Amino acid sequence: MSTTGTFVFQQPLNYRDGARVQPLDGGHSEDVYEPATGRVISKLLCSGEKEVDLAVQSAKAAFKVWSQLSGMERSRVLLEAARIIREQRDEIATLETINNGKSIFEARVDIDISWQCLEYYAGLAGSLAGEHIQLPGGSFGYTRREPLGVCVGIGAWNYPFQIACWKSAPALACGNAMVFKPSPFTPISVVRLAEIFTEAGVPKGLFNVVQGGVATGQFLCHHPDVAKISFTGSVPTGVKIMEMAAKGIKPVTLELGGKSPLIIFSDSVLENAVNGALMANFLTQGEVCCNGTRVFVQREILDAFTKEVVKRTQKIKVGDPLLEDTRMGALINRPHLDRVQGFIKQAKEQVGKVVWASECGGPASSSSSSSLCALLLGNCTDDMTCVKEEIFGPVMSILPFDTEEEVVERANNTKFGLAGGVFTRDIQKAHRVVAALKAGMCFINNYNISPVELPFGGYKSSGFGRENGRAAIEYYSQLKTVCVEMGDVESVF
Ligand SMILES: NC(=O)C1=CN([C@@H]2O[C@H](COP(=O)(O)OP(=O)(O)OC[C@H]3O[C@@H](n4cnc5c(N)ncnc54)[C@H](O)[C@@H]3O)[C@@H](O)[C@H]2O)C=CC1
Repeated sequence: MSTTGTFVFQQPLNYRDGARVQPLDGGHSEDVYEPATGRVISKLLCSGEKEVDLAVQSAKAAFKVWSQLSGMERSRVLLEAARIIREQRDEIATLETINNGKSIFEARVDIDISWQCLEYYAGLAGSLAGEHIQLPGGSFGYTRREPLGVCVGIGAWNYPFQIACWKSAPALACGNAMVFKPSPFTPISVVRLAEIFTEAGVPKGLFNVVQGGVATGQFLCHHPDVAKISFTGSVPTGVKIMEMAAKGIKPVTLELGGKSPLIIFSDSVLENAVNGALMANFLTQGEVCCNGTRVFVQREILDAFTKEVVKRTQKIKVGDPLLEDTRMGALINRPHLDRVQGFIKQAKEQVGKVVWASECGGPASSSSSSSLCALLLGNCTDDMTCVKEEIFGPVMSILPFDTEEEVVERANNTKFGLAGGVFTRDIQKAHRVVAALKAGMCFINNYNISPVELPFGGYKSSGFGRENGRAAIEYYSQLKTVCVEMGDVESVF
């Protein structure tokens, strides 16, 4: 391994009123691991109800100041935060790699997408506006786009810094404050984001971080002064978040799991289709919600595609995520590795003729690492567990198909609806197929690129609400209608 053992993580990990703080009522403490080595890199003190309340009150006070600024004033601060992130890109990416296990190459891309997200919403902040509507007799109405108040962000462990930016950038651009709770597995980089916001000039308390797990998340969701919850994570937790939000009539954005289809027609440019399938499956060791893990390949090119994808997968460099040429690092932790390997074992049992392209299952670098080589499952059928359930690991299932009609029906036969992709040279077919896919984020002739200008979010059990793009503004603001009478009041009484 390279030199991660020397990296010092600053404590404490909560952030409130513009500074790192110890939680007032820190309950139990949890170890935070470096997935690639199994080394304990930090201790996490889980915040209790009092600390959550302090963070919300601090955000409430900052909201009063921030929400009164003009969009242009907010824009300048967000642009400065984007600039600092860009300047500290490598350092933040290193934190992310050590705490998450993804390759440094990918972590740098995540950080780039993060500052781009801040720049994008800084650009929109100055033009957030309502409309003017003419009414009879010279009367008129107008709408004001107003912030919601204190928004809560609850993040997953696969994109810790990027998720925090995808939530905070539109929230802050609209004039809200945010209290963010990262996953207890990846608490480190979000605190850096909080420091950067302060350095950029947001009022103290505008972006606070509370650390903890389920209980801390529940205190946040139940807090009466919280106006909105934006959640990224699993479907079962999404259900619980919605239940808690329902009690307080709080709007929610849910970015949940997926089991997305990638459809490769026989007229595709084979090299592009293979590249697309790799992009759709192996980023962040396969721990990506929108991955196209059900790869439907038209039978005419099944052999050629499989041969090429096998060749390319075998060349993926798995190992120490801090090395420049590594492309797949370690899964988040041992229990998750065990879960992924459980799916693989079951797949082997369910179908005797599964084609295994590469298999080095188990630790790639040290006994405490959770690295796993990429796996390809050929000749899969729709009823296999590995084809139905989200594995969240580097496992691609290849499913042969014959006709367009058949593949669209099979692609949609899932409770999820986060993403989908199609590779073909036939422009009409491409648009016809994506129009028929029941998924929120569709790709034609590419997969898993994340331009911040495009809205992202799911259909069906993959959630609702949108992140990124102009659409996210709708989810972090509310519309006030003002009706103005220019004449006398005609009473019916
Ligand atoms: N849609 C996506 O982007 C992601 C989906 N997932 C899916 O979720 C699975 C498990 O990943 P986890 O991070 O363990 O997901 P999770 O849903 O258990 O946790 C996500 C976040 O919610 C918090 N949380 C958990 N229970 C809560 C509750 N009752 N109230 C409030 N907050 C709560 C967690 O502390 C964490 O910050 C993955 O295997 C994958 O299938 C995971 C990460 C991202």
